[in-house]
Amino acid sequence: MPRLDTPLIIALDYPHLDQALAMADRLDPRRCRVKVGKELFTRTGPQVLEALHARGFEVFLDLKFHDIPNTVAGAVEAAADHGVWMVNVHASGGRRMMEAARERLEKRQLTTHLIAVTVLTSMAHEDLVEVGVDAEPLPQVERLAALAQRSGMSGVVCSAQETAALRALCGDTFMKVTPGIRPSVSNDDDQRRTQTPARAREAGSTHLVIGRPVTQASEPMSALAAIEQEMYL
Ligand SMILES: O=C(O)c1cc(=O)[nH]c(=O)n1[C@@H]1O[C@H](COP(=O)(O)O)[C@@H](O)[C@H]1O
Repeated sequence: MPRLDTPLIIALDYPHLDQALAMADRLDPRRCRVKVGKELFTRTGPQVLEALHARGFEVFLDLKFHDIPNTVAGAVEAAADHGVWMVNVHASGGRRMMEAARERLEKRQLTTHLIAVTVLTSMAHEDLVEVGVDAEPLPQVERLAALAQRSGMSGVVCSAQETAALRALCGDTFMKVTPGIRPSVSNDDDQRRTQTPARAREAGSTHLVIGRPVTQASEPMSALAAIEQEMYL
């Protein structure tokens, strides 16, 4: 499979395999990657990965592992053994957890990208306070991104509102995978820290995760094309 230069990752957030594959069949694997998350994977297991790989898609397996180091290392290894392009953990699981996961991939020479979630894009200051973090999202994202980089992660998941700051802190090649993308015509749904595709790219997001604005559109590829236009205008 040739390396894709598209930054777009479409989130296949569905409860059933047939729904996810019906959407995948409306997308072009040369113009986007796809993301499989907790609901779909818990329902279908690895068969969804096989079906998407057979259709030519590179897959981000978004299970956001967060557990003791040995458990997470094993889970990340299992994900990589399925041949996924990218897998993620929660940076708040700590340095030893992230290092254990990275070392396990290195030991097996598995090339799956390993990234860490900083602060979920659904969270604002008041949500952080409720879980005992008395900080604005940005400094907490910066703290966790710096820790993720020191722990050998290839990049982080953050809001595109924080991308520019992380570019200064962690450099250009450190991946900045940004969900919460909302084209200028969409609503925010349950997201709190959103950004438009154009501003995310300008700020230096390396990858844009987009779910509902594409998957709930009557013509998903037209919605994707509009996002491409918005990004490159
Ligand atoms: O890791 C993720 O992908 C993720 C992290 C985050 O902080 N926020 C976030 O929305 N996501 C995922 O990105 C997707 C966003 O979907 P939409 O809000 O429909 O565009 C969902 O599949 C979320 O699970």
